[in-house]
Amino acid sequence: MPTEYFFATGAQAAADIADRIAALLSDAIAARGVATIALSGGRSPRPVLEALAPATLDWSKLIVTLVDERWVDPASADSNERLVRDTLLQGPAAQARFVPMKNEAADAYAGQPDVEASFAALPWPLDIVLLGMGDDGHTASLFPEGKELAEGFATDALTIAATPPAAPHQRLSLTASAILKSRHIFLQISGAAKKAVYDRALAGGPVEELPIRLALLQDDVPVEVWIAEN
Ligand SMILES: O=C1O[C@H](COP(=O)(O)O)[C@@H](O)[C@H](O)[C@H]1O
Repeated sequence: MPTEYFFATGAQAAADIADRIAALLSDAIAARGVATIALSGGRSPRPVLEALAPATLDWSKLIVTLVDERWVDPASADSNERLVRDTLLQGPAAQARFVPMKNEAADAYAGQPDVEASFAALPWPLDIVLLGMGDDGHTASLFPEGKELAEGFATDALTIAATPPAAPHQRLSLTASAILKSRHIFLQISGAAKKAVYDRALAGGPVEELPIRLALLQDDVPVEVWIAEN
């Protein structure tokens, strides 16, 4: 069962997540000389990343990467890389090494082998994977009814190229296997609609129906969930 933390607002939850991330990364650097975190995109992580950027950390020992990416130019407003660069990798935090999920290939499928190689070179397990969850129960870019969903759960690869059934842009995503190779999984939930999906996921059922279940219905990796009312 996940450990749950409840907050009235997303801002309060974000500040608490940022504190928890900073403490764990600091411990990881002290223990192993390097720390690794994979960040989700979308709307939810922005306040977390803004709260984390001023943390006192040896940022030069930190490797930052993504849970998933839209196959768009890194200058695009839809780019998760841009989100991380604009919010987290500022000031002293810019010393962190950023490992992108987008390259110059024509599409996500052509780009995936090089992304896989750069992810294989990371120090595994990652210290923290910060997940988000869509209203449809998707996490990373593992979408219900996505044509690559079964592969995303079955493969031993760390990354997969995918085309969402409804959302825009081809994606690059961590696979279920990669997410479950982490030391800690964190999840952000805000608002009543997502809370209802979260509760349904937690109650049990097929992982293909609500892919967030891959993190919630397992006991190998500790999962912490920040739940904000709005
Ligand atoms: O497309 C995506 O959506 C999910 C959820 O995003 P949010 O905007 O509802 O917070 C996100 O976790 C994922 O990284 C992103 O690419």
